[in-house]
Order: sequence, then structure tokens, then C-alpha cells
Amino acid sequence: MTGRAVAARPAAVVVGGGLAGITTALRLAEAGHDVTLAEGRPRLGGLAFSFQRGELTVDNGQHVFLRCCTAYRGLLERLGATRMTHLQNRLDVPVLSVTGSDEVPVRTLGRLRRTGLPVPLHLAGSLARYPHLSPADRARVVRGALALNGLDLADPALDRLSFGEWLRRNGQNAATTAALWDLVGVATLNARADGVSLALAAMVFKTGLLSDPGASDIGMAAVPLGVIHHDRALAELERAGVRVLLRARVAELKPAAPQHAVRLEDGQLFTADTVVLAGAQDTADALLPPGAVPGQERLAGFGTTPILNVHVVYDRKVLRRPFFAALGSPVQWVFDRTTHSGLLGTTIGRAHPGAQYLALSQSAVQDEIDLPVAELRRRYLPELSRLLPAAADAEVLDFFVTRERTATFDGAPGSAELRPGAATGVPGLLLAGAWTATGWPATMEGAVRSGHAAADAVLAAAGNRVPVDRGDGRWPR
Ligand SMILES: Cc1cc2nc3c(=O)[nH]c(=O)nc-3n(C[C@H](O)[C@H](O)[C@H](O)COP(=O)(O)OP(=O)(O)OC[C@H]3O[C@@H](n4cnc5c(N)ncnc54)[C@H](O)[C@@H]3O)c2cc1C
Repeated sequence: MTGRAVAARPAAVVVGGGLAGITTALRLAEAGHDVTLAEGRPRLGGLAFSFQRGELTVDNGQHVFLRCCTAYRGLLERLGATRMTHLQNRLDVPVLSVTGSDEVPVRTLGRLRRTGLPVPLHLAGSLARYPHLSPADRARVVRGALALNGLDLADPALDRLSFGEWLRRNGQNAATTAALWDLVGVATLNARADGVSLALAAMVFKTGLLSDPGASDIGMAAVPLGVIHHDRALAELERAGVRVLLRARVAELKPAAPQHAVRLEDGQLFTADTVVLAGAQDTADALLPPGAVPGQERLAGFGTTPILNVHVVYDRKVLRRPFFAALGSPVQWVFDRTTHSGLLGTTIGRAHPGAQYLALSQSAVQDEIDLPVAELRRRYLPELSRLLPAAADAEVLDFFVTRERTATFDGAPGSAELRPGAATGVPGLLLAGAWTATGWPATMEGAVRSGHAAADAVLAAAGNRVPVDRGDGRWPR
């Protein structure tokens, strides 16, 4: 015996098993912390999850990422899940517009796709042929993009103005807003141009479309989200030594020195040197001690925005592409979910071997989120028939909706002030989550970045080496 005591590993409790919490927990465990992750629901993945509807595996909402989402791609790599996703070699978005009457709809297909040319020429060819805008409006878009590129993302004034107001001041009209800015913006920002801060919109468009030619190539899971965000995440967390508690809702946090106390709803008590609150803003509002972050009293008023997914199973193939975006219709983005859901192995699928499952991803739908299913059916099935001729003759075998009323934080002008960083005024108490100050809108990328920021802050405060994120889609080491 040497008589030397073995230093106890620092203990950490991470509250919330969404992508932010998964990231923080993995990072802290890799750095030698004794980590407990408490998740209130029966599964990991937070807002990006799957569930069973009979034999069908359903994602609560279609999730896409871009090549520039390097932190999320790094998490995929860490989870051994990169091969469970598909990333386009080159951005290619079919954009289908429908005009004319219900009896004689006129359909026009355009493409937003990039070439291998440098920015901004990578999109020039596609824009020059984009049929949804007149030549004058295409020139407007180019002027708007150049003006957007000139904005300084570090300028706090950007968050005080709406994107819509800025677009009007910069020569954009209803046509360019609908056919381009909102087409992309509603899906990525979960808001129309008038409802979102210029800072967030500029961040998305500059990073996605105007930074690197490949930045906006689109990726998505090729398996149900739960396979990656629950199954793979749970396996890797446990392999890293994290104690994962599911159905473990944290009811109370008592900050104290030298250790904070965390009490679960069932009464279990944990003490830890570090507690990371990785839920949304309502979790922080409920659990933070008073005065822990500036402007904390306004957290309760930090709003959210819904996303609706409309799921339709047809008895035959009605869509030949993996996805498309729609114009001139309440339908926004449509994805073929047939393979991910395992439809063809279900009883319905065996009875109808050509059956197809489409999911409509409908963002910023404050006025639709509570509509009854029957009304949504009346609204969306005729629209799908207008957009997709084959749908008009097809039989609908199943129709259901998934509603996420608090899908994202509300990124309205002024929202940046409501987003605290990872550190709080209480040593050892940190925040993570897509809603915190990442500079990104509420996305999987923002969530993972926030998880890294919290872990980095813990390691830096303890004087430990902080692994380097090289921004290349690899896990920081
Ligand atoms: C329908 C839909 C579509 C979306 N589409 C996209 C997309 O295409 N691309 C994209 O990048 N992003 C998309 N998003 C946004 C993305 O899913 C989220 O921004 C991201 O998953 C948030 O992760 P998070 O870890 O910050 O928070 P969350 O996912 O909210 O995770 C927080 C977790 O904390 C748990 N928790 C909270 N309080 C407690 C407590 N007291 N005790 C224990 N556990 C607690 C919650 O149960 C939850 O699991 C979409 C979201 C939705 C809902």
C-alpha cells in the first residue's frame, strides 16, 4: 500500500435525454466524470423520436440536417450511426407548384440544386432556370442574397429586426418571399419571414447557402429516428459508463456546496458536483434557483412554435421522389416514409405490395395545430391529389397526424436576449438545449452544440483539457 487515496471521480447529473443531454453526458463520461442522465420519458431522443402505431414505426416529425450541421454529424459518428443516414452528394430540392383549378391543375416542377462551382455560383444555374420566379424576381433574389451575405452575424441589431422587414427593405416581394425565402425559411426556422429575427434567418441562409458549396446538401435518417437517438444513444451512453434513468423526472434541484442535490419525482435523491439542465426553457424556468441567469424572470414568457406532421398511407405509389417542397398549396414539404416505417412488412403492406407512406411536414402552423383530424383530412387529401396526379385515384389506407405543440422556441425578433449561455451564476450548474445561446435556430445541430458548450464549460472550470471540435463533422477529441 502506498497510502495514496484514489481521487473520487467528479459526479454529474444531466437532466434531460434529448440530443443536448446525450451529448453532454457522453462528453463528461469520456472526460472521466461519474455521470447520471435522468430522462422523464420512457425513451431518449427528446423531440426527435419514433413510436409504434400498430405495426408501423412512425417518426414524430420528419427531421432533416444539412452538411453544415457538423456537430450533429459528429454525434452521428460518435453513435456509430453515420451509415444509418443519407446525405445528398449535391443539394437537390424538387419544388412543385400547383396553379389552375381543382379540375384542371397546372403543375410546374423546378429544382433548387447546386453545381460543383464555388459560392455563390454554385446555385446560379439552378436559379437561372427556376420556373417559379420571373427573370426580374430571380435578379431580385440575387441582390437579396448578396445583401444577406454582407450582414455581420455578430451585430446585435440583427436580432431586433424581423427577416420579413429586412427582405422588404432589400427589394424582395411576395413572389420571392414565397418561392424562396419562406420555402427554405419556414422549414428551417419554423417561422415565416415576418415572425423570425433577422439574426436567426441570416445565420441559416449565410451558413447554409452562402458559406461552402456543399453546406446545404440535405441529410436525413434512413432508419427510424429512435434507432439512432434512443437505441444507439443508449448503447453508447452505457458503454461510456453513464447511468441512464428513464421515466425519471427531476422534480427539484437544490444548489448547495460542495454538491448540488437533485430529487426525482419518485423521491430518489442524487448529489453531484455538476448538474446540467438539458431540457427546454420550461425545465430551466422550473428548476433554476432564482437569479441564476440574467433575465430569468422572462423565461416563463419565452414562447414556442408548433410543427404538425400529416401521415398518409396510400394503396399505391403516388410519389417517385424521396421528397419535395410544394408551392401554391398549404402543403409544405412531403417525404416518402415507406421504407423507414417498415410499411411493406406490415399486414397492410403485405395486402398492398405497392403501398406508399407519405409524411407532410408542416411548420409554423399555429392556426392548424389543434384542428380535428377530420378537418385536416379534408384540407390535405385534396391538396395532395392536386400536387400528385396518382394520388387522385389512390385509396387512402391510413391517415393520422402527429402534433408537436412546443416543437421549437419562438425565434421572433428579440429572442436572442432570452437565450442564456451554458454557464449560470451558480458554480457547477449549467444549461444546455437547443433553446440556449447557440446562435442556431432550434435544430438538432443547435442541441448538440449546446451539449458540447455545457461539457466544455464544465471541463474548463475544472482546469481539464477541452477536446477540440475541428468543425469537420467529427466528434471532438
Ligand atoms: C416535429 C419536429 C420536427 C423537427 N424538425 C427538425 C429538423 O428537420 N431538423 C432539425 O435540425 N431539427 C428539427 N426539429 C427540432 C429538434 O428536434 C430539436 O431542436 C432538438 O431535438 C432539441 O433537442 P434538445 O436536446 O435541446 O431538447 P429536447 O429534445 O426537448 O430534449 C429535452 C429532454 O429533456 C427531458 N426533460 C425535460 N424536463 C425534464 C425533467 N425535469 N426531468 C427529466 N427529464 C426532463 C424531456 O423529456 C426531453 O426528452 C424538429 C422538432 C420537431 C418537434
